[in-house]
Amino acid sequence: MGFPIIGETFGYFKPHGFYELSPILKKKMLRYGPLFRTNILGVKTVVSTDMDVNMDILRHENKFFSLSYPDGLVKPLGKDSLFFKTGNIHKHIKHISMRLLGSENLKQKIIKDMDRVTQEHLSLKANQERFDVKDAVSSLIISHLTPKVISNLKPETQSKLMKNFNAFSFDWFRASYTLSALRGLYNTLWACREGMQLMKDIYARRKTSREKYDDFLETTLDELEKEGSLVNEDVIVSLIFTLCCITQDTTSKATCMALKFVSENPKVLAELKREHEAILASREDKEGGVTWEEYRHKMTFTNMVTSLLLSSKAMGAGYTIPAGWIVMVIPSVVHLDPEIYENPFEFNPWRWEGKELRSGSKTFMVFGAGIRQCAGSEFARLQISIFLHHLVTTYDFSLSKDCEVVRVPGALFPNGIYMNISKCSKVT
Ligand code: HEM
Repeated sequence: MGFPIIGETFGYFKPHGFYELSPILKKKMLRYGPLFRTNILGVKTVVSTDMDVNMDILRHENKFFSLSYPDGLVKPLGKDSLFFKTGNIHKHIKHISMRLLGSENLKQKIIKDMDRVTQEHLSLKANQERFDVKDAVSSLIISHLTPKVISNLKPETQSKLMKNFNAFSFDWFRASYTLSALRGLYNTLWACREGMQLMKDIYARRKTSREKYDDFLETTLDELEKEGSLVNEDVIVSLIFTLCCITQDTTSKATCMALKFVSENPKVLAELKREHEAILASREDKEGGVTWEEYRHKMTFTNMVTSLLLSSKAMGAGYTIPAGWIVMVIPSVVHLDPEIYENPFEFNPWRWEGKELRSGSKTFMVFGAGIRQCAGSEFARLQISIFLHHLVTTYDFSLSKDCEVVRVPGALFPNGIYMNISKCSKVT
């Protein structure tokens, strides 16, 4: 159980190489097997790295286990966030979220502007100094998503809100031992406070005006006004803010990972180019961008690339025996188990050939599982695929030499991921 009070907290948050399992987990698993006891952040904890136990826990949330997240996560997002809701309310909020992030809305309302804005942002970066990929992808997501969420904002209100969405990051939580993490925490708390207040004002104004708009805010207002609605105004305001913030944070980080791995693997890059150039060659409307059909039916290899084993998520579930203990589920260990995945630390998109990757299973929990399955996985895949499409068909690119990834235990880029791009000679 480690030292009194702090237990083994530092061991779990100690940065370690991307291509290895956390040393403390490795040591514990060797000694005790896939289930063991510890003390993290002063909380008595049972850690589960066992795939069957993990799946069972995730499937039985609300029945045998109740979900909890560390306080550090609750604070910025607030108690009204969907992450902290359970039962029917959680189900209802998730359903509302899918009206923004589900396939139908992505296909009908999001993909076109996502494609256009991605092209515009890449074009602005061409021949400039090197740029931070995470910042660039975050801004382009916020630029095309914000008007879909709230369509009638004055330019100054919109840019203030976008600044708050952009400032949010989970990184501080992943690196809770450094000074820069404290700065990150301050920025995130500030962004949440200011952004949530701004959202409340926007919401109140829309409600009193009762003008109709074709956006997600309108969808949520309709939900709120339905008879017997399970959600209130605070939940809706928090939902909109949470979704916009985590969309930019998670997708931009996943794009960085994809670029790092692709640029280090010439065979993968060549295959990606081949797939995307074939899409361009067969596109009837040469001026049009990526279509939903292309994304779903002609990007088989790209889909395998975006199914990186990048999740190092840990989740907590309150367990009644022994009283007061929590069970921490760590699904990523399964992804790195050589008995399940051959050479698990090797970036090998071909390992997914012919596999179904859209729903989770006990050996594939990149996007979670059970009722907590990720709401934004399709959005993230679509955005990364569109980014890769334009990058590999239009630009030559190179990443800075010092692009490093560590696990703390989630993935973190200590020096950022910086890139240079220039138009390929054949398209200039
Ligand atoms: C590559 C990027 C992403 C990864 C690896 C990822 C991973 C995950 C995982 C593992 C979970 C389960 C968490 C748990 O059970 O506690 C989850 C849940 C969730 N994700 Fe993602 N996610 C990604 C992108 C996104 C995006 C773009 C959104 C958009 C808003 C999003 C929204 C959510 C939401 C709302 C939940 C909570 C679902 C619930 O509580 O029912 N995610 N994600």
